Amino acid sequence: MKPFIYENPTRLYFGEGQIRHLITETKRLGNKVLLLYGGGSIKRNGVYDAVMNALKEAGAEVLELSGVDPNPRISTVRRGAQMCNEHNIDWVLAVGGGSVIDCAKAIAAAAVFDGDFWDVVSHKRSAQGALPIGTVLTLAATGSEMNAGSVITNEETQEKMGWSASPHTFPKFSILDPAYTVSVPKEHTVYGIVDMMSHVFEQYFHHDEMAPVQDGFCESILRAIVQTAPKLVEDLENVELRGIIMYCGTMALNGLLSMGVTGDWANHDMEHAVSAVYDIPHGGGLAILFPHWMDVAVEKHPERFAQLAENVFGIKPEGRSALEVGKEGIQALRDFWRSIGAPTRLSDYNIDDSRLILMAGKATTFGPRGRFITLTLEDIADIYTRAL
Ligand SMILES: NC(=O)c1ccc[n+]([C@@H]2O[C@H](COP(=O)([O-])OP(=O)(O)OC[C@H]3O[C@@H](n4cnc5c(N)ncnc54)[C@H](O)[C@@H]3O)[C@@H](O)[C@H]2O)c1
Repeated sequence: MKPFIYENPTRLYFGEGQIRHLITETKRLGNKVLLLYGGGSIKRNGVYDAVMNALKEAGAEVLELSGVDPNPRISTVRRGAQMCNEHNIDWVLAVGGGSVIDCAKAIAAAAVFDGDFWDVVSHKRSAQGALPIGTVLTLAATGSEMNAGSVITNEETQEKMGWSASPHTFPKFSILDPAYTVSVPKEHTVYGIVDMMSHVFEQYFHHDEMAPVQDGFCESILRAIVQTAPKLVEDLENVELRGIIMYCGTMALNGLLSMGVTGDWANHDMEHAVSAVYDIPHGGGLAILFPHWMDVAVEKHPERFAQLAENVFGIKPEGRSALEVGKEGIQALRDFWRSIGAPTRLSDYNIDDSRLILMAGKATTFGPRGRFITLTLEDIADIYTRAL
């Protein structure tokens, strides 16, 4: 295990009715709030009213910015930062899924940044701080509610990049009420499940053999998802099942799993390049790409895949080689994702081979990707080709 420092300052309020804590948090963070949300699902499912009632009770002055797109855009970030400055906003409240939360982080940091914020997203400059951020989560997927990361798209240059201004962009608090997620349609529920499993995989595939606790955390989250997701997709309004999945999503990317180990993360870079060019859902892209990456990686390091097969999918080795068992585990993952309705091929999104090299170039902007295995531009183009 490598040396590490762990700090996660986000206060979590988990469970039904926790929205009441928005009143005290508002009193703590300031009177002038920028309320950020997406396409309006929160107005249909009652979350908007619950949030506004709490803000009103706290005596807050609320400025709204709605219409944040899935795969949030730098143009929205610029607009939000301008609103913060013009109206002397104290803090930013994101009500939504990962897209809204990521956009809130960027707005909060852009509001105190001297220059064009795309320079921060594209790793040319560092953020100088951020306004405080709070979140009310409405979709279980990204873990953005308890980490400092954010992913922003530049629609003009077709680039999608992850950035972080830790510790400034950790939400000060996040309210996680599983009941707020029952209105998420099946399609986005599935994308969220794939996304959180992919976060675990990115951290599980490492080369440190002395990390049994971290491995156990990963396998425990994966097993809980494998057991819960099939029931949830048949019973979308089940708050108990929503709660299990919500907890898994948050724990999958809040730093818990990566203490002392170095994860891979190439699949996220590959997927960001696809959704930058084709604007597809992040979880859909990951469901397509990850099994093909696994087909390549298992040939080099089969033991890790055999461990996954045994400890998550319950596959018995029965004297077979690690490669055989590992491959059966990858097939079990494919079968599982297909069974809950995840896409399997790039052609499911009408993506053909015409822009594969362009995407592979974008994925390798900062050089070869991955730490469990290293992928060059050509390797990534090969994985895209397998996934067509
Ligand atoms: N910051 C991170 O750590 C991190 C990690 C992974 C991915 N991401 C990024 O997050 C984004 C994806 O976020 P996401 O997967 O949470 O989805 P999302 O926020 O893009 O939302 C997907 C869709 O679900 C709708 N929705 C949200 N809540 C709903 C509800 N309660 N009822 C009905 N509809 C609802 C939204 O309006 C949207 O149309 C991508 O840009 C991805 O790259 C960020």
